[in-house]
Amino acid sequence: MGDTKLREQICLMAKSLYDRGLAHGSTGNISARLDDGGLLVTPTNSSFGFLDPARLSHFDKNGQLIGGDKPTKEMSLHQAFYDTRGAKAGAVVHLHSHHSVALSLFEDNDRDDFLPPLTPYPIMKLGKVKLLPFFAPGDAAMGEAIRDLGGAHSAVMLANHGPVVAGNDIASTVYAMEELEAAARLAIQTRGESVRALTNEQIRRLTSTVA
Ligand SMILES: O=C(CO)COP(=O)(O)O
Ligand SMILES: [Zn+2]
Repeated sequence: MGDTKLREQICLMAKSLYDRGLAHGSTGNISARLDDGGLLVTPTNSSFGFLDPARLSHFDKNGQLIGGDKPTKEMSLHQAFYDTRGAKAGAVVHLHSHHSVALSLFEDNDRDDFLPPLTPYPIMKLGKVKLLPFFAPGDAAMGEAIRDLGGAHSAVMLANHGPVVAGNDIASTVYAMEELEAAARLAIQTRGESVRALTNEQIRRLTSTVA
C-alpha cells in the first residue's frame, strides 16, 4: 500500500481498537509494510485513540529511521516476524487486550495451542497460537523467541503481557487479532464448564480449507 493510504489505515484501525477497549491507555503497537519495502510504525508511548498519520515512525527498506516520532520499543518483536515470515508478513499488531492476557494467567494452558478449539474462525484465521513466557515491555529477547519459531506461527501470546499477530495486510491482521481476543473471551466464559469443543476431524477440515 502507498504511504498516504497506509498511514490513514493504521490510524483508523488503531482508533477502532481503542474505541472498543481493545487497546487501553498507550498500550499496543502496529507496523505495516509500504509498497517500497519500508515500514510505518506507531510511535512509542502513543495512544491508539489519538494517532497522527503524519507522525508515524517511518523506516526505509534498509531499516533506517527516516521520519516521524521515535518508534515503539517493541521493534525487535515486529522485525522478527518480518524476518522469519517473509512475504507473508505485511503487518504486525501487538495488544495488551484483556481476555487474551487473562487466559494467559492460568497454569494449565497448552503452550503449543493456546486457544481451546471452540469455534471455527480463530482456527482458520490464526492456526495454532504459541504461548511464550513472560517478557517485559521492550525486552529484545522476545524478538529472539519469535525468531526461534522460524516463522511457523502467525500469532503468539506473551504470557502476562499480550498477543502479537502477523498477517498479509493491516486489515486482515487486525481482524485476526480480534479473533484471538474473542476466542480468549469465550474460553474464559466457558472455563470449568462441560462444553463440546470442536473435534479433531472438524479442526482438520477447517485447517485444510483455510480462507
Ligand atoms: O505495548 C507496549 C509495550 O509492550 C507499548 O509500547 P510502545 O508504546 O513503545 O509501543
Ligand atoms: Zn506490550
